[in-house]
Amino acid sequence: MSNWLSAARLVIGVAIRSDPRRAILVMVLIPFFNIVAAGQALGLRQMVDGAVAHDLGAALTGGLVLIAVTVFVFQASAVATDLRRFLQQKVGLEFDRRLMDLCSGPAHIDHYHDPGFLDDAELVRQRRTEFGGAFAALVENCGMLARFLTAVLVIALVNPLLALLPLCILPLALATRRQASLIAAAEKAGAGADRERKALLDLATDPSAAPEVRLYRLGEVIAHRHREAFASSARGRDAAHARGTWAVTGGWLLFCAALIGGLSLVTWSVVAHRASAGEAVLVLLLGTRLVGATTGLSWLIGWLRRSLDTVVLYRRLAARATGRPSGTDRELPEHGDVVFDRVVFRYPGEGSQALGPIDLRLPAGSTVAVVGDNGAGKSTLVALLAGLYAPSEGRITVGGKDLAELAPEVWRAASTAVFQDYCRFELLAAESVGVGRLSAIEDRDAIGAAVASAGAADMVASLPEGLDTRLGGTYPDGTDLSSGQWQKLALARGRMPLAPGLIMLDEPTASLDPDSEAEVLRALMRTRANGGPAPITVVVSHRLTSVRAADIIVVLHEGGLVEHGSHAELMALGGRYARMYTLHAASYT
Ligand SMILES: Nc1ncnc2c1ncn2[C@@H]1O[C@H](COP(=O)(O)OP(=O)(O)OP(=O)(O)O)[C@@H](O)[C@H]1O
Repeated sequence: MSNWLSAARLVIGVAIRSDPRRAILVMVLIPFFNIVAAGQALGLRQMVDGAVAHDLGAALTGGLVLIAVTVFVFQASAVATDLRRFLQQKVGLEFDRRLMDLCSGPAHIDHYHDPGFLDDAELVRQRRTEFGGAFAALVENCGMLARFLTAVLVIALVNPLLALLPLCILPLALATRRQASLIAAAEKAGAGADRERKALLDLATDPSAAPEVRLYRLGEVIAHRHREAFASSARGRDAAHARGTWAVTGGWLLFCAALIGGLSLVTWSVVAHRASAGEAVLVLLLGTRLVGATTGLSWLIGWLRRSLDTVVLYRRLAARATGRPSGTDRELPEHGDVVFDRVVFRYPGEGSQALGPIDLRLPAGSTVAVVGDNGAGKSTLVALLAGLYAPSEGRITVGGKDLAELAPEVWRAASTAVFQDYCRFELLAAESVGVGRLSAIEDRDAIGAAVASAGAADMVASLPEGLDTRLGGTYPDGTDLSSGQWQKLALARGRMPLAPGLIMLDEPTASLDPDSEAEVLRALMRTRANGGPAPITVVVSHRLTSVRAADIIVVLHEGGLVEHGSHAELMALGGRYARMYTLHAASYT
């Protein structure tokens, strides 16, 4: 309950912050016109009693009240519905923005390894339209509750016994609540299957998977698994719905019986001259309205519950995504050595060690090649250097300062990276490069220089509109690129930052042709960032012949550091690197 109250507070707060005037107007107007609506029954009572008593004035006044209230309620409800929809949209947009911040905000990316976070994130993504709906459900519930209570109050004025009617609604309300919680629990249990269904749908519709899906004739298998995943989550939801339906039906039968009893009581009072004909009409009208309000409330409460559950889920997601606290120190020692001090790393939720213990010094201005077999820990080492994860044990220092103490944005501004899984930004070519330094996204000279230094100038010149070409197959006028061309743009993006202290390149040339690869790697090994002091350049590569010029070659094996030194030193050592290099060179010869 307290979760729902906090969720409701959050939603109302967001609505008021988004548009204070309209939010307050809607929250007052909807309950107000629902209360005023009871005036229709009072007007009708006076009209009937006036007519029965042959009192034209009283009958006309009653008729006028009835018409005036009807017109007001009609108009006010139209205005309130428009306003409510507008606010619903605004609240939804605000939560979308918060959701984006929440996923991309934390400095580390540990939360993407938490299955609980992924399940909640999937549910929240599926149900994100319910954030705006939560606001709408709150005000509509208030309105319907106001209508219900006013009807009960006015009926009770005719016969206090009739005030007991709402008590008969309690079982129905409880049954509806139970049904909703059964469905919510089933949805939570089926979130894993829903995630699988979405992944399968993505796989079947993703153009990059299309060739292999055809080659291995996976279409039918994917469709079959998709059906199974859907059936597995739908089974739970349907069963929960069916289990709750019996109790809801029982609740309805009880309430209808109570209402029929109430109407009989009033009819008997009229026959016995203890109530007027107008009062009988009033009870009949408001009694039917009670039925409508109860139906409306049971549906609206379900809507409110479901949408508030989504907000509760969002709050839990927000708590999960906060991750570990980031450093706050904003002073980064200029171009110092980077030192791994007994660094051990385990991926979140994994028992086994992916890396370490590693003791390693990367001197300022050096070029470092990281080599090793698949799964040796090369990308993990780069991810730790980039500050995407914090070491599980030990520390990484920069110029003697612990990376964990540095404010993440300070370290990000001082480093740049090209990752193995580079991002394909479907923007203008210039923007796709320029996002590497947002402050220079309009600076064509800086972008041109970055493109040239990544060896991508010819490729960009061959695009239909050069740097102004819209990239990506999702746009009708977009130009799609080959993997190698996308990678060249990623390389150029990594060349945008001004005088970075650290450049990380994780297999930056894996998609390039041999000529481009050799040329780019040679250029990267001699890198001098835009005239500033030499940065530390860390290159992960399987192309040993191209990285042999590195000052230090770090050899990883099964997460451990097995050798490091210059090419000559390692060859003289005759160990793992020497064997790998000899094999590699021989295969090229
Ligand atoms: N996201 C992840 N979650 C859990 N374990 C991971 C994750 N990424 C990598 N690992 C594990 O960490 C270890 C090191 O992986 P890493 O990707 O760093 O190797 P690599 O040397 O870069 O391999 P490759 O040459 O294939 O790119 C491997 O045992 C791998 O299974």
